[in-house]
Amino acid sequence: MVSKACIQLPILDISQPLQPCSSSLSSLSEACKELGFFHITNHGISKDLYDKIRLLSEFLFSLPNETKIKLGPFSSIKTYTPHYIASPFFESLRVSGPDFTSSAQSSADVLFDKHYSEFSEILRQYGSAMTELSKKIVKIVLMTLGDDVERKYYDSEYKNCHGYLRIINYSAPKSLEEEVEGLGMHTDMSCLTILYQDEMGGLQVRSNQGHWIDISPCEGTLVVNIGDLLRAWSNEKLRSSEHRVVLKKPLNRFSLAFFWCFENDKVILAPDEVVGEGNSRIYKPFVCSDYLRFRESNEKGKFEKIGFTVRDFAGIRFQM
Ligand SMILES: O=C(O)CCC(=O)C(=O)O
Ligand SMILES: [Fe+2]
Repeated sequence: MVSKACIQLPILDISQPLQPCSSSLSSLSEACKELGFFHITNHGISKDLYDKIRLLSEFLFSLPNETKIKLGPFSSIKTYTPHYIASPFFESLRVSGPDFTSSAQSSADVLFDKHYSEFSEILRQYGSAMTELSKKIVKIVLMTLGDDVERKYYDSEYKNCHGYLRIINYSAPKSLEEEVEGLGMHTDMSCLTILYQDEMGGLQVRSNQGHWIDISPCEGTLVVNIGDLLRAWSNEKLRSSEHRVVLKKPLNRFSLAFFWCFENDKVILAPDEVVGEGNSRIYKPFVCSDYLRFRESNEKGKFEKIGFTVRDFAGIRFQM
């Protein structure tokens, strides 16, 4: 039975140092274990920057399909995911790090006739702010796994992580008689994801009991969720929850999802200390890019296979 509920996620003030034994760390720890979602505040990204990205995105997604399709999925650039791949309502543009400027510029060069440097400059600013935030958040999340985990493993395991951004436009549904899914149930292929959703709401996370829980937008905060790579690395001490987007109003919805991932050739294996004595290992070691390929190996334009997770790929106990 799937029903709906509301929940108050913990809000982490990312501008403040987190004390090892504080109540903030324990509520964060609980959230990462149970739901894999929390909010951050005081992240330093101005409303002005969001307004600019939104305006540029509205312009970009309003271009004719024949123009947008030059960016993918069947062209050489492959930064654009058109409607009907993830869902009839979903389209997105990908901007990849670490050089966000040149990634954005190569898309802009195809879309716009004249050189359009504002587009790449704004995305450079956002990409570098998200990169710094991701590093900070990974350190904090590792602290929830035990006193020494961050100190022992951040440099050796997480130093080469990289990020990419997906700018998403959900078109307005014409009829709202039934629940309209803008993006179907999935887990993220990242270590963690930082999400900005606009004031429309519609993001939902699936609880352990199979209930859909609304993650309501909250001005000035961003949503962080744990992805499959961190779920596997932590031997499931951290949860990467299934989530989806439901469109509730006859309006466009705009979101920005930033995915922070291990480097492609990294072998993901939970350290013994993280698995813990007496616990069995849940995942066999796997190469990061092999998992990404597994998720992207569907027929429809190399977008993510929705509904498959890292358990299906490398789970020891769960493999069929
Ligand atoms: O648009 C959203 O709010 C969520 C997007 C998402 O979950 C994703 O791109 O993985
Ligand atoms: Fe997601």
